[in-house]
Amino acid sequence: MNANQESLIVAAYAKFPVPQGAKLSYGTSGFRADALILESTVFRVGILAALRSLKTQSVIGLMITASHNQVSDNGVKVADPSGGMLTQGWEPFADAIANAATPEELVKLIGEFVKKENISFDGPKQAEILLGRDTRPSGESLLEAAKQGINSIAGSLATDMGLVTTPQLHWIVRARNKGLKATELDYFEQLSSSFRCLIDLIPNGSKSGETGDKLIVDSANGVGAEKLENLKKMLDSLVIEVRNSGEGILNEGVGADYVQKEKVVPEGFGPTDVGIRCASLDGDADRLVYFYVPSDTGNKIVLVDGDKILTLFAIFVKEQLSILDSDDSYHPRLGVVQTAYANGASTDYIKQLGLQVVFTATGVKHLHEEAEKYDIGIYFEANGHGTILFSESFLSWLEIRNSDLSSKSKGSEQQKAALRLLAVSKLINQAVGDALSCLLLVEAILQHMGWSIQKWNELYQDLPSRQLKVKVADRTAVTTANAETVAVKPPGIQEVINAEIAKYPRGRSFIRPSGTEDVIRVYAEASTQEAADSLANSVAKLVDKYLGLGLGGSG
Ligand SMILES: CC(=O)N[C@H]1[C@@H](OP(=O)(O)O)O[C@H](CO)[C@@H](O)[C@@H]1O
Ligand SMILES: [Mg+2]
Repeated sequence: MNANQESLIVAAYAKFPVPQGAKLSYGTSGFRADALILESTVFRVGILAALRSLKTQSVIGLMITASHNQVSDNGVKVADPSGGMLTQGWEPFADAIANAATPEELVKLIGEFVKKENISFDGPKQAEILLGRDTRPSGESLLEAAKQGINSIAGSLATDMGLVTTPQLHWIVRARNKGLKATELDYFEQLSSSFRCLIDLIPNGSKSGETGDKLIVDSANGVGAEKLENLKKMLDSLVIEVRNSGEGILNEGVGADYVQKEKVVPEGFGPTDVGIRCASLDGDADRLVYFYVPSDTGNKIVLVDGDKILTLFAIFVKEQLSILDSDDSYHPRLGVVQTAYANGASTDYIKQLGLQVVFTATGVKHLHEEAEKYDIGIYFEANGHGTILFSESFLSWLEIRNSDLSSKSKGSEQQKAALRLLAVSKLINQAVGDALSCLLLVEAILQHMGWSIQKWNELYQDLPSRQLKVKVADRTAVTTANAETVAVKPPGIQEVINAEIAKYPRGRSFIRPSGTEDVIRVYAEASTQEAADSLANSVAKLVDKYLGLGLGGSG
């Protein structure tokens, strides 16, 4: 790094000193905090994004969002050249620069990192960063901070994509780096045309009318509302009514996280919606859950969560693969990836379909990595974030198979199955979980099957579950193994948890430190709601006994 470059960073630093007393870390999905303390962090992430772009000689994305958090929070995360999450190897550097307390320290950290990573400032390509943000009012000033960070690396280009959903930005970054069409309009066109293709391929005589005419979407008062309105205009075989499109407060009593955790109707929904197919997006439209209102008394809903979306996708993909089943030697590997929060009934059901299920730690960066190991890898968190990944080699095989079939047996069932899978691979976001693209795939599959939301929900019955949070003195005192299902530390805690679990038929429970909040999360499942509640409470008490604020230490 030359002196000129150093002084550019030092000059920009003066506008963004790190706030006193704040300790920031690149958590489960980037930095998140009260927007008031984030400018300096976003400025530094701008620098990081520019360095990442120089290192990879590719276009990088920088998204300003705090997803489902309250409106006064904000956050920032980086999209890698593939469109996926920032490589985990760079997270420690992100933490270090976010907390650098003087310009000298910042310059020193950057200098060391540039050397270690062998980043050249005069490679053939200059840094190029695409910036996106959600609808939070703090987004504009944070965008400015990001630009200043990017511009403090000489020669960098920052392009403002305006208001976008998180998955749109990831999609655009991926498309740019693959040399594909990469505007927002291209995104809408690809989604709507592949959706149309799936609808056109619905078998004659399917009872698609039984799906129900209308879908009502709760947009969390977030960025998804406007985007869905735009997409809607390009779809003719789907009636969508968009609610919560900004008239209320972002994520307050609305949105996918609220609906999944509270299991009650979001604002703007009620007795007149009984039985109708409904869905909720989160604040940046990367999560999707479905639900319906079962009766006109009370505010309870029947939740159709990420696990059930996963199951629906798995059934459809498996069906197409078996229609396509060939006598040749290529047998695509289809795998499912879940976390410990997946409802046990969903895992049993998917295994019973004959599919392989693997578990990873919480956070899509872990699930995505595992799903990439298959020809077709389907991953979902119970909270509704997930997608289907298709390997390049499988897609090449599928293209060849399709042209083969189209010359030998055009219009055959086998060729239709090949075309459906190709359409799914274009509809579903290959970079990251995407509520809008998942929504269109759910809608296409329901029409294909002729299923109502009620019928879909009946695939299996969720085991009753309960999630709790416990405040502790130090959440890092808990460490886990086996995809977070076993607590290794503090010593002895897993044994007492096991003893509790043994008291409940179909009991299952685990604890883990949250990566986004300062709490220990407790999850419990059992054969009745009372039993799940009681198991969760007992385990929460054990956590408190071992690590609680009063006692501290490892008990
Ligand atoms: C139980 C749960 O829902 N955990 C969420 C939550 O992570 P925690 O590390 O549990 O705080 O936020 C993550 C980011 O949005 C999401 O990926 C994850 O699924
Ligand atoms: Mg989100």
